[in-house]
Amino acid sequence: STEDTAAAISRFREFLQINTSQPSPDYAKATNFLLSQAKSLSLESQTLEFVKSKPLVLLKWPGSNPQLPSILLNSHTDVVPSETNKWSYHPFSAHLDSHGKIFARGSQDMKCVGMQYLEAIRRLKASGFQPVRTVYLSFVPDEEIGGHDGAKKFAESDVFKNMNVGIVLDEGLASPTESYRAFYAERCPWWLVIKARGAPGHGAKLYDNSAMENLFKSIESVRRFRASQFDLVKAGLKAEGEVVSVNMAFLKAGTPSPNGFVMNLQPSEAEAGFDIRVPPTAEAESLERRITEEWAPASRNMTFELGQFKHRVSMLSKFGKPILTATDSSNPWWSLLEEAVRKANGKLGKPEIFPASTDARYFRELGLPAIGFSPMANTPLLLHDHNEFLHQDEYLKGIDIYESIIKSYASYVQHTRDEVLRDEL
Ligand SMILES: CSCC[C@H](NC=O)C(=O)O
Ligand SMILES: [Zn+2]
Ligand SMILES: [Zn+2]
Repeated sequence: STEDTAAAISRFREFLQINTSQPSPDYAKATNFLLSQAKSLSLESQTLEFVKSKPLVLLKWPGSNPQLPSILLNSHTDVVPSETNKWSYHPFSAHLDSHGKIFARGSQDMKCVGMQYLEAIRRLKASGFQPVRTVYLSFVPDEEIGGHDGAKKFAESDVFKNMNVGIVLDEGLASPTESYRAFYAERCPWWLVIKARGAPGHGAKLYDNSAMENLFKSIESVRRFRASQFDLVKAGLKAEGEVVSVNMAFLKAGTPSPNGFVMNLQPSEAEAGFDIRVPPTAEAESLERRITEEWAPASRNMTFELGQFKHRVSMLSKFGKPILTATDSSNPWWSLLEEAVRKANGKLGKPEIFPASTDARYFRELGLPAIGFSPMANTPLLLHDHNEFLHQDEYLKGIDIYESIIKSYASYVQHTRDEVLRDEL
């Protein structure tokens, strides 16, 4: 009814209005809000603090057959910072404009999804639906800063083990077309800092091997590589998640002076940082070689650090295979998702590799299937951007979609092949 949808929109906006922006998210307020939602839905709830002041809210809708592995609907409660003065409306006002757009940090990434799960359950409960498989909802902290104190600790916990999870749904991306996007894997972050050293000298002197000159050679090489990868995407030969992306995140050099920088002194040190994303199937070794030989060669007085390098190793399973969720007949959750979306009058595009990182990687690392999916069609991709918004009609459509998915997943009584294999271990 109209009242129901108006109430759903106002609950969404209330969640958006909680400032859970990194680096100091108001997790206490978000937790209280989520617990009150859980109460109104008669869901079992617990608050887990793997790290103090970083609560994870875990909700449970028990299924009639607790022997069957459960469904986990995951979302993160934190959001990225905003440059408030560059927004048309304050990012935590959740302004609803005359066209029906809701502007807020987190409207796409990903408070929408967390609330849509809850609204879908609200409707399913009202219709008298009973799940066979248990449905869990996790609202986790700190995804935007790596998830180490959130989803990672959760995935490693006994609580998680005892939940006997069989399938995880996590975030995807908005789609500007009428088809939703779904993700079966993600690229691996490498955060690279390269540092050049060289003799200082007079700003008027031309000489070889200055720190700036050495760094510039690297930057030129990085740029050529970046262009080669981007060209593959522009030519339509590769999808965004199938190439290596490289973007410069910072440049640091020069000698500060009261009115800026000293201009006639060539600095002895210069640094640049790059956000690199590596597809799960890419040749990590050849990229590593490129870094040591072309981007930060010792012969040019350069050094480098890969802050997130450990991730690379963990993106491979124990058997050295890339971590992917199957999209073929071996994974019934995929076809169930496709069918459920179709039943709710949605369209689903071809499965993709997520270009950035999500908490789904911690669940995939356990060998669990995890699908990245945020039902936002006809919506520009605005996560981490100014004026992030979601149209209320798309938000409401997404609730229909989850209603259909949760119904289908929670009613799936067969054991999947993975579940049988796990039982035999
Ligand atoms: C690599 S940990 C940071 C995770 C972050 N996730 C979403 O934007 C990202 O930068 O992809
Ligand atoms: Zn996110
Ligand atoms: Zn994000």
